[in-house]
Amino acid sequence: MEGNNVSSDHVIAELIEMGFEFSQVIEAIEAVGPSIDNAVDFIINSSHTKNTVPLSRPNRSTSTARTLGKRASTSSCSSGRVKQSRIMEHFQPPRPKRTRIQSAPTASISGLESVSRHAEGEKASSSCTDHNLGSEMEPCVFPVDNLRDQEIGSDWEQKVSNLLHKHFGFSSLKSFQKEALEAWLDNQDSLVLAATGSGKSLCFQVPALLTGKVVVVISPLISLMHDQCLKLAKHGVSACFLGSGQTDSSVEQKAMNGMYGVIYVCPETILRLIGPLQRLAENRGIALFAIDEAHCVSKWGHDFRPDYRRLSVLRESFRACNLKFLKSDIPLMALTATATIRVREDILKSLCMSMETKIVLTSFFRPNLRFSVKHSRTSSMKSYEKDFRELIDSYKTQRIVGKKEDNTVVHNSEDESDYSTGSVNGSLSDAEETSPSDLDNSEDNYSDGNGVEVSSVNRNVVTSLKKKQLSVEYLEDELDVLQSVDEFDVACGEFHGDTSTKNRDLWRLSETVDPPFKPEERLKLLTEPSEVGPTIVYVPTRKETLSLAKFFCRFGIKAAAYNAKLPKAHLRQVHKEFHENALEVVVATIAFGMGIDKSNVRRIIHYGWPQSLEAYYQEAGRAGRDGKLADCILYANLSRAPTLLPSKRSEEQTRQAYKMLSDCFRYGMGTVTCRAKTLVEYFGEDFGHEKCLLCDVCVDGPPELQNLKVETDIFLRVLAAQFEHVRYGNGSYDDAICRGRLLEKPNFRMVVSAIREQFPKFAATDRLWWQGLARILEDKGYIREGADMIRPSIKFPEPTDLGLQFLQSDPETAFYVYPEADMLLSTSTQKSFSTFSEWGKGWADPEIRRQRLQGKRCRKQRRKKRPSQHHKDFRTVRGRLTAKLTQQKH
Ligand SMILES: Nc1ncnc2c1ncn2[C@@H]1O[C@H](COP(=O)(O)OP(=O)(O)OP(=O)(O)O)[C@@H](O)[C@H]1O
Ligand SMILES: [Mg+2]
Repeated sequence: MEGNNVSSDHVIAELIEMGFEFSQVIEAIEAVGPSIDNAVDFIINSSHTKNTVPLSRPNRSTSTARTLGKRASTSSCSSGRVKQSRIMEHFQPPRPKRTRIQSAPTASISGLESVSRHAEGEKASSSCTDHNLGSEMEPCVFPVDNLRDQEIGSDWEQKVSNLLHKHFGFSSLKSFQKEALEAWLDNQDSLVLAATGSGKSLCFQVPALLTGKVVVVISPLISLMHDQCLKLAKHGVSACFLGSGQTDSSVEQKAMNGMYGVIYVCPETILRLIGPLQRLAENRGIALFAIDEAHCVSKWGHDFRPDYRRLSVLRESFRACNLKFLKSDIPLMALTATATIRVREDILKSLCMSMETKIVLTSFFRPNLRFSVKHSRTSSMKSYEKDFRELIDSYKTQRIVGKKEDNTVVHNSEDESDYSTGSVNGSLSDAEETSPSDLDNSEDNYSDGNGVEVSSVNRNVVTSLKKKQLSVEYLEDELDVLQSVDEFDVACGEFHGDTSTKNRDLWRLSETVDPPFKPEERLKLLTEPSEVGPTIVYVPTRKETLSLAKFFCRFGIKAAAYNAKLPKAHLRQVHKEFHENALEVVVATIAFGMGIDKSNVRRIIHYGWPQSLEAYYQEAGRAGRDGKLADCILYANLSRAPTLLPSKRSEEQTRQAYKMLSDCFRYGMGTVTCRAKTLVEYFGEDFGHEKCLLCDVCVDGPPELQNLKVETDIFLRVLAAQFEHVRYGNGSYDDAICRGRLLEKPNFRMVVSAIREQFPKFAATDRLWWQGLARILEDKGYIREGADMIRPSIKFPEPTDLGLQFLQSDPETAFYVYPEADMLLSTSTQKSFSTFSEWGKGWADPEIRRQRLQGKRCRKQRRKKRPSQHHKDFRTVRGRLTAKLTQQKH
């Protein structure tokens, strides 16, 4: 009981320190218990709270929230080009006063500070008085005529700087943030493309702090909105989220009445709130519409949602020509970390953004990320063991170190007769660790009571959930939000890796951005001691989240599974524990982590193919937000080319989706080009360097060049012959079909089978090896894919004219190429005949028959030996029986 009081006192102190009022805090703790997060959430969303938000400083004098109206504007709406006035022109006096010179409040409006503003049409005046507020903040008026001179002036920056310092503890804006804010101050639309974790949120949070108007943020996930609201509340900024996840029905009303500075809302909800938002714009004022994770807007975006495309309604509904009280259109700010040129263009078009939209483009390059590709046959326990040995060992070592440190504490405390300290890290002691072979026998799966099999991935998590009934389900059904979330965590990416050069000028890096590549700093990163830290493992299926998390738990790693089908309470708990570093590894589908702001994630592992390089970069980008070295590892499964999962795509989208998968595959197969370079250039940015110096290709160097003249010659010759075979006269294969000669179009397997038959030397060469060669030849233009879609593996190779010319070349001329990863792997693990089943010869071939029979004989002999093993094994029933029988015999 006393302990409880102590923890309540601690929570109360923390909350008051955050700036909440004592009475609010007490009310919240009575309602939700001594949990900071729950109490904050209760306060900001509870209908019981009157003032709804914390004061940004406990002792600040409060001022009553006031509405800041706008008056009729004469701005006209030109078709096509949107006239965009500067944001200062939005600044209006508080209604209903209609004085000639007005100053706006500078003290908090629901915890927000405002800069002063001018009445519409008012001419220059330097008079600066604050009639309304007894605020400690200095009021300030920007005279309209001088605005242009002042807009990038130190005064504006100083104000932002003060706000940053006060609310977030930052010393200054990053250059891209400044650029985005300058655009907003100029009342321009902006498209902000900045790397994951670079601080995009601040670009739309500052306008709310600076103006006292509302910023409406369109965000794709409830969990993301919730995270951001909590964070803002902790920084003394009032925010709320609306949508199906909001359990308090009064929040929407309060938001529309202007009681929150930042409103997060999903696209589906905002579409029904246009009317109330227009009234909000008229009363308190809306400073900005921010569309976060804007790649979701594009039909080529990797998590495209159709309702995003209806967001153009924001432009239409908040145009100055449609709303008389607006002087100019409310600016739009679209933000994303991963958008190819095609996606960017689609965003601009779909949102009807202005022709003068400011593009704030920072480098996609993340200097502290170390990319690498490993090769694996995923999904079996055997590969888990092999692939994750290093990871498990690193956690184990950490625990031993932790244990030693703890022991030191114990010894010290023993001296001081204090035995209460010295707990040992780790959920299972070494003695409790189980070998992977035990896994098969485990019966840890259980139902959570809702008929959902939770598995034992994290017994602690689920047990604690059972104890603690969580009242608010922040991570409620994203299902309501997403059109078909069933597919969300398995859906295929749908973006287009278009690196076309058209409009390159538009997509030049912002000049103010510092070049991120500093070789000496990068090399220094490598010398720093590496931390074990939290890990996210992305797997392609829900099932595998469970099996892999369970595998980690067996080794004493604090791991949990995360996929959209698990109970929401579990998901929420995983989020929470991961953020609090109570979990070491989260094994998740792509449903986990969008916009997750956890600074110390040290490793992002993709165990299986991602759906696109864009999705990969977005997910990998969740590592190392603290700027320290972090690893992004892709386990490429060579034997299983990525495939498309069912989805409602148009034919064109399917085509593009295959193209994206194919790009992914090539990234995994690549052995020559620096990984960071491949990724950055994929987004249309000129990397400008040959090496990132950290990735596996840069560190290991490319493989040896190989002269594949003979192999290429054979491949093209066989292909050409097969192609000739199906030709009809001079016509193409398609002509042949038209003329009624239904011949089988040569496919890749047929070509490889023919090579094996005709060239015994290559009888045992792996099909994957030939696939690798085929991709190289395709890149060189010697063959092309005959199917109507590009796929990761070439299905219907066709020789090109260039390929046929190659056949005429001098046999003595070498043909040097860098082998791809699958080719290297195939040659390093030469298979015997007996393992080949797909090339049709099977038992008919004497050599295969001989090998298989030999294999069979060996297996038989091994089996014969087994009884003697059982004889020795007294742990098994069979062993004991055999022993008994043998004894009797003797
Ligand atoms: N000017 C700044 N100075 C120092 N730190 C900053 C600054 N701006 C933002 N940050 C920090 O950067 C981190 C990442 O911010 P944020 O979540 O906005 O990133 P993001 O760009 O939205 O990432 P994502 O693409 O993953 O959504 C936060 O912890 C934030 O506190
Ligand atoms: Mg973000």
